[in-house]
Amino acid sequence: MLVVENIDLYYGASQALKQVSLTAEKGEVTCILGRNGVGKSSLARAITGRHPVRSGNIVWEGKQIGGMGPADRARNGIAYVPQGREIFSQLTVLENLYTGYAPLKRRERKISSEIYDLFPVLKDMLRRRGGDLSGGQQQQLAIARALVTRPRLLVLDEPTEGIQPSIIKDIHNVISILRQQGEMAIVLVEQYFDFARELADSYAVMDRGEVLLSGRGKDMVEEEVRRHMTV
Ligand SMILES: Nc1ncnc2c1ncn2[C@@H]1O[C@H](COP(=O)(O)OP(=O)(O)OP(=O)(O)O)[C@@H](O)[C@H]1O
Repeated sequence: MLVVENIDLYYGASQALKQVSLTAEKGEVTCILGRNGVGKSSLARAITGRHPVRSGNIVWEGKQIGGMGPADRARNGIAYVPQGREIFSQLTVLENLYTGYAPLKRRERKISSEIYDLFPVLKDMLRRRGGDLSGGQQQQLAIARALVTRPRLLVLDEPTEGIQPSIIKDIHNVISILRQQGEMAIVLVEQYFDFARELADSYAVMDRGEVLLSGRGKDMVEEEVRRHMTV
């Protein structure tokens, strides 16, 4: 289980997260919703260790991880699919997948066939350069690269952004399968309400660096959430 407790995060003098708390359970999808610039990515960066928090606790599987860097968090089973995907455009699809090996011990460095079952399109493209893939294919590659690390916590930052509807559906199916397997906690940052509603076991809506609404997905009231999502 992930427990984020009262975290504050700053960029210089500007405070991006104010006393933010969140929990995420294994076998569940926890959605973080909100408009542009309210702090969703900052929360994802705080959880994965990309940006330090100034105060508060981040506890994963009972261990304080707030002071750990991103590599140590990855070794503790935390994987991140960043906004914008961050695919290495000059590397092939296979080489991009190999970059997921970094936190793994040598004997664990294998790409499980399940990854190709989840993303059959990648199997046909292993020798293509990352930069030659469509945006949707790059997003699938970014998720696959995160799965190579066999994470127990997967943090996805806006995986549907700028992606065509057919691939959004594929990504939705993959997240559903991962949830059903029950071995992973999934934190999903999302601006696309319908996508979040279909997947959310629990949710948190952010506004100006704070969590204003949270609860179980089944109790999510569309109007209340949308009020914080429209400009
Ligand atoms: N590296 C940075 N340096 C300074 N300010 C930043 C930095 N990254 C984000 N911010 C600011 O922090 C606030 C929260 O940004 P954040 O990216 O977390 O929001 P977001 O909800 O994820 O938005 P988006 O959907 O646009 O990514 C914004 O005001 C943003 O301008």
